[in-house]
Amino acid sequence: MITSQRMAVVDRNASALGVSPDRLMENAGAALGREAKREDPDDAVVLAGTGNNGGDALVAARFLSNVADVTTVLLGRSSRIRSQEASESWRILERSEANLVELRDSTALDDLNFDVDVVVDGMLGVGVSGGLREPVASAVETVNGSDARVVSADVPSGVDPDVEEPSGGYVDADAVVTFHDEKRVHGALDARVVVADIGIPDSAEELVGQGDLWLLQRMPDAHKGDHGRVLVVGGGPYTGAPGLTARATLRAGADLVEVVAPERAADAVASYSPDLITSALDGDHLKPRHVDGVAERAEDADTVVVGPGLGSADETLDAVGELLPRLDNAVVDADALRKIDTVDEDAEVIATPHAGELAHHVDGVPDGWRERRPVVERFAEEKGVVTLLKGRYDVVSDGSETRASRTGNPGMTVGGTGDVLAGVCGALSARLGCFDAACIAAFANGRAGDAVVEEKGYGITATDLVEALPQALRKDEDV
Ligand SMILES: NC(=O)C1=CN([C@@H]2O[C@H](COP(=O)(O)OP(=O)(O)OC[C@H]3O[C@@H](n4cnc5c(N)ncnc54)[C@H](O)[C@@H]3O)[C@@H](O)[C@H]2O)[C@@H](O)CC1
Ligand SMILES: [K+]
Repeated sequence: MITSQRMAVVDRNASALGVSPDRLMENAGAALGREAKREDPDDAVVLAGTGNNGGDALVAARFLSNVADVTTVLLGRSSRIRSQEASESWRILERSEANLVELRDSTALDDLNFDVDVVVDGMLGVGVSGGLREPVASAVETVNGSDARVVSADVPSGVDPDVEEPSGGYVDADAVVTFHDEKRVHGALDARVVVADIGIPDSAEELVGQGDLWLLQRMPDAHKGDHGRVLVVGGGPYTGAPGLTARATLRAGADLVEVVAPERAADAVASYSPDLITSALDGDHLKPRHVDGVAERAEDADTVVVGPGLGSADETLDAVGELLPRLDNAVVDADALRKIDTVDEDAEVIATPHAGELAHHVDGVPDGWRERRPVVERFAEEKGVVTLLKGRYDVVSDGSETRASRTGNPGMTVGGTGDVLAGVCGALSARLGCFDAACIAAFANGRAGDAVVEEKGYGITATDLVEALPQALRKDEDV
């Protein structure tokens, strides 16, 4: 089962792999045509909306015309057809001298003959929004009043694909040909549901791609603070790490970032990045007596990144063990991962281990990403945290779903790239669910690294990576 939002992502990932929308539409329409032909109809009406659901129906009309008398009805003017591929299907029918009707208003429905063997319903698909408008509303009633066998494309027109029970006016279909995967509503329908494989490669689902970046673009412009307040708790033996994480967080779109670090690290952060808000803890490493103060600052943050540069002094790990259970939203990185067992079971957490860090918690981490998937999935499920295992292909799991990201290159083994990734996870998890945030962070971090290597060769630094993030988080125009 797939949500319409996820379907839109997978679709765009397929397009980025080179599987163009018109290939998908041709496959969808062919499958729809096959189902429509199943009971050897003599005559048919094909109803097409001006969206891509209508595009599928227009392809089906071409297939169906080879066996039956077909009238193809467009619900609107052909100049209003929204996509190029659907328009082209209309023009093919025109050139082929098919029987075509452009329905301008609902009264014209009365002139049509619905006393046919089959009606193909391609009026509305997953792009439906709000209550039915004319002429679709009347067309739905007309279809429901006819004795024809009704075959719907993707979902019966009018039905919201993401609900458990349909409501309002919708086509009472006898069969539904749905594309790629079942939608949530299908379980409640009194119809034969056929899932048609339309040639979307598995990789479009298994691998994070450009389509996933579309989720970020959907966020409407908002007020300062709406795009995320992030607290970074790090520094100690390593003074540069928390600053890198914090700058990555800003470059990945967070509005406000604060760093809490021991004195020396806080000074280093402040001198490199005067634009960051920095709070110094007394002493040279995080200690249990700092925890109350840090937890208080965490209350103002959407998420807290814990770990970069903290080190593994006993006192520091004790402090982390006291801090983590007090956080509702966190990214747990580096040495803080040793205390991952202490996170609250209801908290939203991303853990970002590399293979060595994960190996502290599981019996062996295999090499290949496919072999790693069940290991990461099990760990994520047991600990109740979204887990991002860094590697040549990063593997991300929430315990039930698992994806991989193949961006990135060998130049990224340089120090600090993990600190950057933790920052991106922090920024994105303030805006999206942890699983999508971790997937997109892995993809964008690697993509930033690829862009830097493309431009400068392998002498990559973590700072270069930070600067390349804004571009890497942007979707290409044509996907
Ligand atoms: N996502 C994919 O990979 C593929 C999608 N395909 C088809 O594309 C469909 C989605 O296409 P679209 O996004 O163009 O959306 P739709 O074709 O579902 O409908 C969008 C249009 O319908 C109209 N509309 C929306 N709500 C309405 C309402 N309440 N009353 C009257 N008119 C309304 C609007 O004009 C809107 O532009 C899928 O359901 C599927 O059938 C297929 O072509 C195969 C590939
Ligand atoms: K439909």
